[in-house]
Amino acid sequence: MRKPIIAGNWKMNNTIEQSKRLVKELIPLIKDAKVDVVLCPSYLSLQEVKNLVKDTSVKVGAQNMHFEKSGAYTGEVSGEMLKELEIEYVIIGHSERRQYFNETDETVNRKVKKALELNLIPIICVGETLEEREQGKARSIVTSQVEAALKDLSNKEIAQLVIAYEPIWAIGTGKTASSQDANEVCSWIRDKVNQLADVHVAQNIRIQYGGSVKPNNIKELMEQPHIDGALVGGASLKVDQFSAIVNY
Ligand SMILES: O=C(CO)COP(=O)(O)O
Repeated sequence: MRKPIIAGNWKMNNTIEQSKRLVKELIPLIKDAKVDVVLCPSYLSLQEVKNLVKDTSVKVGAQNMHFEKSGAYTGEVSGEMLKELEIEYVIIGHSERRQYFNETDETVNRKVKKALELNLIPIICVGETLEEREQGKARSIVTSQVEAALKDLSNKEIAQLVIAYEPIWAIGTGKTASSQDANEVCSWIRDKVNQLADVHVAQNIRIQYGGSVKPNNIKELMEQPHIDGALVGGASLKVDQFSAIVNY
C-alpha cells in the first residue's frame, strides 16, 4: 500500500515570523493526519519550521537545491546545507523554476542524484503546458521529463522518490485537471517508471497531483487509483484550507 503524501509548497511566501505563526496554528489541526505531511517553506524559514515540528510526524522540505556541494554559485544553497538542518525532502524541477530560473531536464537529473546521495527525498515535478496538452503532447512531454529526471538511477534510488504531476495550466489558475485526467497522466508516469525500474518499484512509487488543489476537490483526487497525494500551493498558506486538505 502506498501511504498518501500531501506537501505544502509555500513558494516565495511567508516571512520567518509568518511561517512560525502558520505552523503553530497548523500543528494541532494536522498532528493526527493519516497521510505523510511535508511543509516546504522558503530557505530562510526552514530552521524555525523544523524546530516547531520537531515532536510531530510533520516533515520539512526545501523548494530547490544546487547539485554542487559548494563553490562560486552566488545565491544558491547546496544539499549539504539542507542536510545540516535535518530536513527530509526537497522539491526539484518545479515548473516555476523551469520557467523563470533556467532549470532544465539535465539540471533536474543532477539535483535528483545529489539529493539521493545525501538521503534527501526528491519530489520531482513534471507537467505540460496548456498548448502542449491541446496539441495532444501531454503524454510525450511528461514521460520524457520523467525519463530525463530518472536517468542513470538504480532501482533502489528510484524507489526513494516522489513524483508530482503538475499541469502548468492548473497552477495558481483555479483550474484543476479533472480527477480522471490527472489520474490518467499519473498512470502514464507509473508506466514510464515501470520501464525504467522493476514492477515492484513502479507499484510503490508515490505520485502526487498538484495544481489548484483545494478542500473541495482533494477527496475526489485522492480516490483515483494512481494519485497518491497532492502538492499544494496557494491553499497551503491558509491554515483552514491546508488542514482540511490534509484531513480530507
Ligand atoms: O505549484 C503548485 C504546487 O507546487 C500548485 O500551486 P497552486 O495550488 O497554487 O495551484
